[in-house]
Amino acid sequence: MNADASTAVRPAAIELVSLSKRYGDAKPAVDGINLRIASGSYCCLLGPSGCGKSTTLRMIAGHESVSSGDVLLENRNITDLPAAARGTAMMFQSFALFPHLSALDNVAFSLKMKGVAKAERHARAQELLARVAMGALAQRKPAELSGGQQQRVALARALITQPKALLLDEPLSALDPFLRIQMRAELRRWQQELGLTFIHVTHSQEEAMALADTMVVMNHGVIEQQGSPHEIYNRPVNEFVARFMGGHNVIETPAGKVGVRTDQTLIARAGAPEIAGLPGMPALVTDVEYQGTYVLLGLRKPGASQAVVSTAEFSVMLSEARFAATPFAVGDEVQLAWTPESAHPLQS
Ligand SMILES: Nc1ncnc2c1ncn2[C@@H]1O[C@H](COP(=O)(O)OP(=O)(O)OP(=O)(O)O)[C@@H](O)[C@H]1O
Repeated sequence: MNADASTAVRPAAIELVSLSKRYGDAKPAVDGINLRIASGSYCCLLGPSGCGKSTTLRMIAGHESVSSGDVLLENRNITDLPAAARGTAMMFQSFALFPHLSALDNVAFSLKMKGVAKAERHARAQELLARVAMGALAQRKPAELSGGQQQRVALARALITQPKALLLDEPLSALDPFLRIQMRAELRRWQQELGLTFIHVTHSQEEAMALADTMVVMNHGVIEQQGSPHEIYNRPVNEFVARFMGGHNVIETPAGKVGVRTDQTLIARAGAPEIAGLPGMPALVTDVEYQGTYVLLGLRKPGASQAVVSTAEFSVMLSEARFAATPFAVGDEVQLAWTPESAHPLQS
């Protein structure tokens, strides 16, 4: 990675220009998106099921035709090129390794297709396997490898074509939760070591926050917000992003909707001095969840019927120590409050 250049001045590796995909007469799956992904950065495309993130990735890869718009890779228009001629490589959820081939032959496969001589393709495959700490297991078949090891083979196989951008479609979702966190750290490390542009599709906010330099939050085929994880988590632009990212209360105020982080939402008995003079509202505690280092309180407006509001409308996250000092119980009538600095307006 070009460590001394800021994201803002780095050239774009991938640029999407008014990119759309329409299947038949349905509403567009991807609706005129514009996006610049900085060279050497880790970009996560994130959003709920059906938001168009996989379709976007497939259009970049050349596995899906474009209805309108352009895909540029390092200023070269690749919109109409076949997948193999684009300079991108794709890594899939299931890793899609050939079960009957050794790790070495899986990695060397695309060079074989290109007619590269056996000695050379094996030497290059072995070198890449060594690079992902799989050199000693090169002769094993996929079934003889763990999920994490298979992922490394899949990465080596994608890298052998020397792509300018690596595209990853939910690469961690087939792994168990423990391995997922371990492999997430490996992906980040590899990306930094290789200095390659990674574009990773996920539906997991946590995964995107952990990995991305730039997060792109999509909904209904459009980009709702893009920015660093810190920007998106702390300054969601609208109610969708605030709710999708979680960790925020969306509160109606006379000036419009605001977002307040659940760990910055204050809670006290009505009339308590610590919230005197702050904007706020009354609420009723509906559930108390102990989470170890913190306690999560669920609340709703006092008048709202439980039947109408199936889940808590608001949440407050308190440290375990703070909760122990002033515990709250289900049914308590309380006051929620926030400082003006912790509330930021949400576009409708
Ligand atoms: N081959 C197809 N034919 C018709 N409609 C499709 C096709 N592929 C995707 N769609 C539709 O396009 C929309 C976007 O799908 P896409 O797979 O890009 O979403 P996604 O955000 O990746 O969802 P998921 O997380 O569930 O994979 C959805 O409404 C989907 O039903």
